[in-house]
Amino acid sequence: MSAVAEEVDVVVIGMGPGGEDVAARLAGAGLSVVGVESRLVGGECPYYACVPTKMMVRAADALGEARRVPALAGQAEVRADWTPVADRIRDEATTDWDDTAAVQRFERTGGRLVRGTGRITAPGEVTVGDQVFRARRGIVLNPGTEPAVPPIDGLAGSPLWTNRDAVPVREVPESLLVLGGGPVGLEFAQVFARFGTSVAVLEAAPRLLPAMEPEASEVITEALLAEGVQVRTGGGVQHVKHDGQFEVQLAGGDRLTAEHLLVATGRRTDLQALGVSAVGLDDQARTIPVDERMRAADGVWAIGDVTGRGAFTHTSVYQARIAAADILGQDGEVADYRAMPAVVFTDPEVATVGLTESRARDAGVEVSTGTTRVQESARGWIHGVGGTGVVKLVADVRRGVLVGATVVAPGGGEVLGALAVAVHAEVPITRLREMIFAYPTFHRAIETALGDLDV
Ligand SMILES: Cc1cc2nc3c(=O)[nH]c(=O)nc-3n(C[C@H](O)[C@H](O)[C@H](O)COP(=O)(O)OP(=O)(O)OC[C@H]3O[C@@H](n4cnc5c(N)ncnc54)[C@H](O)[C@@H]3O)c2cc1C
Ligand SMILES: NC(=O)c1ccc[n+]([C@@H]2O[C@H](COP(=O)([O-])OP(=O)(O)OC[C@H]3O[C@@H](n4cnc5c(N)ncnc54)[C@H](O)[C@@H]3O)[C@@H](O)[C@H]2O)c1
Repeated sequence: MSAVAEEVDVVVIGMGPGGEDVAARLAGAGLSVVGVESRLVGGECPYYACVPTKMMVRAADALGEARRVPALAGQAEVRADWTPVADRIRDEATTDWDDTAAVQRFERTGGRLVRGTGRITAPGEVTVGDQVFRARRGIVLNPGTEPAVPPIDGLAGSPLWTNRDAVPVREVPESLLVLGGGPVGLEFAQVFARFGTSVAVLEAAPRLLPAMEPEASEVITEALLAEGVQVRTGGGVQHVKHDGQFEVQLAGGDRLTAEHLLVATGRRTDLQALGVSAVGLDDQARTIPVDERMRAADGVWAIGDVTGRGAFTHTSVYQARIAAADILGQDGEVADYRAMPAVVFTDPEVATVGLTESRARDAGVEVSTGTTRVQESARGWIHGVGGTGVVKLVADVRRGVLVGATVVAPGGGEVLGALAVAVHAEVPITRLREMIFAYPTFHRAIETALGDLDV
């Protein structure tokens, strides 16, 4: 016998950063909202991703800076200890992986949390275990992603780590193989290396951070090599064996061994489990396409990683704001991803906004690029050790505006702010060149890069 459906205004499946935000906005506006969460309210970001990894980065950066003391200021004895990092992650970031505070925050808005796995079982209908909800106004999908494990011989079934295993560790491994040289792989690689782990990064593509500018890959590769991280690019891994420790065989025949292996090769979704075919969506797809108001189907909105518009917390929360306004019938803003920012929190940070040179060319833009080396700027030179990097600007020559930028520098994510404004607001390059850039800041390198543009 099927359960009697309970009527509500909105059901949000998945309470990641965006799900939590949209559910709270709608409940706060007086709608009856059910948020469905199978794991922890808040999603990946606060418990296994952004927040704890940036606490790791903060600690690793302190070690990195202390090790630069001999080049700048005398002697410093550094004895790395993971205990304060592990304690901070357990006690401050994740409250021991307990979401009580997040649940209470949501319930204070008037929303109701239902624990379990939600599935669309008919248009406007969500089933969670033996509970059935009819959503009068709509369903919002924020299921996020799971770590993807590539089909490498011997990998499945081995005691591999994903980010969910690497974040809660109480001790750093002696040695670590990192499969994947994207943002997840590089942040963990540098953190653990700075705490004494012998790390090798294995990237299938010809360079690290292959989706970013080649100049950024060069700088970050040099920085990692200088800290003793092994970097193997191109070719990939053919075989993995675990016999007390991991052994991988690379395409060229080399074998590497380590105590642990971290898989950081991207993310996957399971749209079939979400039941999206019940509303006419392709359940074999990797993402849910959405329009500029996050509408995915009649009465269905999707937000976050699952939309494929940039797997970042800021994307998810941005989309949540737009979806909430649309559900509330407000004539609000529409999504505009031209100035999507992203920061890889390595040292130096790799920060990007908008299009890379190759993406801009592929999009038919008449491109001019302007590049400058951070170590050649006054501030980079003053900074000395640790002051290497690059600023690269991508201009649309016909329109006379920036369509993309990359900053690799100490605090590169902060320097990026000015360029994100320039891309977002389409500030004319002639106007940017008239700016006064404070001396001697890292952001002053932007002025040199602007001068290098052929616009
Ligand atoms: C190691 C790491 C570091 C990162 N660092 C950063 C960073 O510094 N900055 C940044 O912006 N981004 C970072 N990211 C990306 C960021 O974590 C995600 O983009 C962010 O969590 C937003 O994801 P989301 O809103 O799509 O959902 P998620 O955070 O993935 O949450 C989705 C939620 O939905 C739940 N769920 C899924 N299916 C169902 C279902 N059927 N029923 C009920 N519940 C369901 C899940 O349990 C989960 O809690 C990082 C990612 C990783 C892996
Ligand atoms: N600071 C941040 O904002 C931040 C930090 C971490 C993650 N994230 C986001 O989370 C998502 C996941 O990050 P990610 O780094 O796992 O994924 P990713 O897709 O960005 O990078 C994965 C890397 O693994 C490589 N790869 C794939 N298969 C491989 C194989 N078999 N062997 C070796 N290398 C292989 C890819 O070429 C790629 O370089 C991304 O969208 C990222 O933007 C953001």
